[in-house]
Amino acid sequence: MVRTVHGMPGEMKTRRGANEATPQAEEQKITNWVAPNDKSGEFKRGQSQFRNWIKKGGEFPPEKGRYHLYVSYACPWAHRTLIVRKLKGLEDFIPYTAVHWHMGERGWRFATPEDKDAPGDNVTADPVKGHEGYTHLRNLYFQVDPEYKGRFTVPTLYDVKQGKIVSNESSEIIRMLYTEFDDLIDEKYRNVVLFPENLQKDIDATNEWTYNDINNGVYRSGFATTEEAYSKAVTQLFSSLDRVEKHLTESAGPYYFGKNITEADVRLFTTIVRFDAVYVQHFKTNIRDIRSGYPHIHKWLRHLYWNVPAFKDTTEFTHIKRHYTKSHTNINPYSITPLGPEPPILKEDEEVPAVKYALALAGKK
Ligand SMILES: N[C@@H](CCC(=O)N[C@@H](CS)C(=O)NCC(=O)O)C(=O)O
Repeated sequence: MVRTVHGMPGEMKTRRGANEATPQAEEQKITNWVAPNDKSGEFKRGQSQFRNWIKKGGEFPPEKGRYHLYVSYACPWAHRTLIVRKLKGLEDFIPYTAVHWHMGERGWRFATPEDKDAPGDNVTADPVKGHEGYTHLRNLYFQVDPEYKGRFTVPTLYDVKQGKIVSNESSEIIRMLYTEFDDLIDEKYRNVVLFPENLQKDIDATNEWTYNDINNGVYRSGFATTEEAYSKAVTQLFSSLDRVEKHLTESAGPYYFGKNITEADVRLFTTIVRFDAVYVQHFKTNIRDIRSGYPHIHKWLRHLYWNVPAFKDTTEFTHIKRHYTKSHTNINPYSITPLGPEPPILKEDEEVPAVKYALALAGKK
């Protein structure tokens, strides 16, 4: 469903107090990833509610400093926007705030000066003027729409000037960032084309199954509440990982579609970089891991991480590991964060011992 956004800062008298939780029945808790009465046991991701576009001459024109991005370093969807922001040189144009990694019953919260366990840039209170006292991301959603009934998700792109949410759909936010600021940025960044015309069809086709089976597939595996829903999701996930492995084996590389980074790299990376570190154990996606089971995906992942700062500099493993393992208490009731795998990502010239041994046997190293 697409809805129009209304609500100016002047109208921000929310019906609910800033910190008050929405009255929720037990079965509507936001941390119930599958409704307790849903017999299918399948996780069904909801539609993002704010779907406006930044456009020259439109309601949301491109302008330096006008938009604020709210992200979580833990979140793969938000991670897409941080990578693209950096690849397109938009750091001085779109400031951002990262929430604390813990997501509780009231959703994402802003870090406080007492929080010493959340490293990384911009993990702070909401710095936007007029947002003093906002403790949670939900405060922003209710400021924009006191009757808001959707989820309070990251990423959220917010128009500071009008006090409106532009979009909370990452796939659309990244596409706005590709082109809509091109008149404002340096030529060097204008020439970064993440959705080139000759590859648009291929990228869109890849997105479709990558989103469903891999990006969302890890969640469908991990949040499933029946064996059947879990097995279905995990089987689909691994057959699509096999498909990626085959594609990367046959392609020239080093990127998904050859010599240049495209949207396909961004969208796949944010799931794959979390795979061994969290999903294998937390979401039970353990038919194989990347480092020992998918040599070409592993090579592609490490190339991006170690050679392209937009990928490494936006990856915060502390947030990633702690968020999932300490927020999803229905999956991990004691909130213990597993120590491994260590390191969360291997160096480019490192391999797990079994791979090293195999390479030595083959006389390759
Ligand atoms: N389709 C959205 C999904 C965003 C999303 O679900 N983000 C998660 C974090 S990874 C979130 O904020 N969840 C909070 C909630 O569902 O209550 C997008 O791609 O932007």
